[in-house]
Amino acid sequence: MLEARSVNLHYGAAQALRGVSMVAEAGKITCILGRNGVGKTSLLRALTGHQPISGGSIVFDGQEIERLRPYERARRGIAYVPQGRDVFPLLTVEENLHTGYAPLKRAQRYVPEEVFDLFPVLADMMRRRGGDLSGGQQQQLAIGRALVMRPKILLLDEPTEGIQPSIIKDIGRAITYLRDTAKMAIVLVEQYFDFAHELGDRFAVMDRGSVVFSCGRDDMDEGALRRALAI
Ligand SMILES: Nc1ncnc2c1ncn2[C@@H]1O[C@H](COP(=O)(O)OP(=O)(O)OP(=O)(O)O)[C@@H](O)[C@H]1O
Repeated sequence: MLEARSVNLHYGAAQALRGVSMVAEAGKITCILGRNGVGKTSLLRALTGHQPISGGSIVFDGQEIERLRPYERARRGIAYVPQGRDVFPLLTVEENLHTGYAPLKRAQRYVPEEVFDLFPVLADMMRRRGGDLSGGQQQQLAIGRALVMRPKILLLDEPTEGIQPSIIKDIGRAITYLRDTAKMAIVLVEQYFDFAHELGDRFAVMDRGSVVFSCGRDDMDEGALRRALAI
């Protein structure tokens, strides 16, 4: 589905990704773990096209897409929920959801019922401004807005950051549903180990711009995974 092959990424002279390879598959949750500043967000931005890569390639459904602009990748089905959510504070919940229409053909420009089934709070708050929602509600809105695009793959950057436990559970349930029922590919960048551990099918640990450890749920050695995270 979506693959990074030996990806390098620079900010000026500083190298943030060094030969990173990873694969995200349909119906699977791929977790990217690691401390602050190791390159997790940079990897997502490389996948979405928000930051150009300086080496390697990105392959989506068999085609190299590293030269495509972010909106072209969105049109192909790559959705991104950034860290900090980037909800438009002065737009209503409904208007925020409608911004997800941008890559869609006219006939598809409606909010799928699934969004409200997963996050009923959004239906109750359609006329509220995004900026008036709690952090957890904003996170649900940001995921809902991404789902409006009918993506094939959803990239989530620390969706649990600063969010209360009951909403973390709702988000976990939504991610599981999208994997199991909608057969979506999910890439989950997470610092909250237990959340990733509960949901993940594959795990990659990053350190200083490289993937230093990876494993699947079936061949997982939890001790080795935790040790890699403690580097
Ligand atoms: N726009 C930028 N310009 C210059 N350097 C940057 C920029 N964004 C990130 N970096 C640097 O690139 C490295 C990787 O950062 P990145 O945000 O990808 O890490 P991260 O693992 O996502 O961290 P966090 O968990 O704090 O979000 C860091 O050293 C960071 O300071």
